[in-house]
Amino acid sequence: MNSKTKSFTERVFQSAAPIWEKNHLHPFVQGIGNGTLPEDIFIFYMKQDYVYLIEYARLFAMGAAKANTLDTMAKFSQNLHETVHFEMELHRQYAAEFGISRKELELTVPSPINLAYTGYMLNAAYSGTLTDLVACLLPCAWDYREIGLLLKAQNGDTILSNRYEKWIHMYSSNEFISMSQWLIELMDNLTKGLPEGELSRLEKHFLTTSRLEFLFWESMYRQDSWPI
Ligand SMILES: Cc1ncc(CN)c(N)n1
Repeated sequence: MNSKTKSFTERVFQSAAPIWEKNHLHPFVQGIGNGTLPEDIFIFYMKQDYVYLIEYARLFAMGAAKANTLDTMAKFSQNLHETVHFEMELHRQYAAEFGISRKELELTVPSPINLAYTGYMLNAAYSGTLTDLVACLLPCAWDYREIGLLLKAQNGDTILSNRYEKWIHMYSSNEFISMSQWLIELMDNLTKGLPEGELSRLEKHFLTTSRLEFLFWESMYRQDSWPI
């Protein structure tokens, strides 16, 4: 397939492949899949991810504000609702199991990488177009879906006795898959016919947030927080 017939998401799926492969093989991700990830690391991640998701949900709210059609506005608002009420409920449930209150979750101080990641997306979304916003948040939704499906396929029935089963179930669920599929299709519609200069700016956003995904796994695994 030449670059003229390739859709934007086919193009970035290829260019981000080496980064995503590193995400999929990361010991944090593999440790969720086979249930060996130490609990203290998972708790650290859960708390950080909760405050990450507050900003991620804000991007959906901004998507609704910048939407060019009523259908797109409605879909962003639905994704905002699902993030706050379903995805974040997963975190609240795990937190309750580990004796962490909802308040404590919400008061988590974002780590340096967490702040760099959400700050990058929010800055691009505030100063750019709807397409910049979607280019930034697409790897978050799409690569988590890839991870959910991969871990499910890799670990078969052993998942049922895995303490992180609910996590894998969430990110391989039909609801999560169709949400990320909607974003993929939206991105292809928004980028149809754009000049190469714009496409490469959008690809840069996609690759940057893919790399930030990697740094997020890495820093959660090390439980990095502010040194001073
Ligand atoms: C860091 C991160 N990236 C993506 C997702 C999937 N919404 C998440 N929960 N956390």
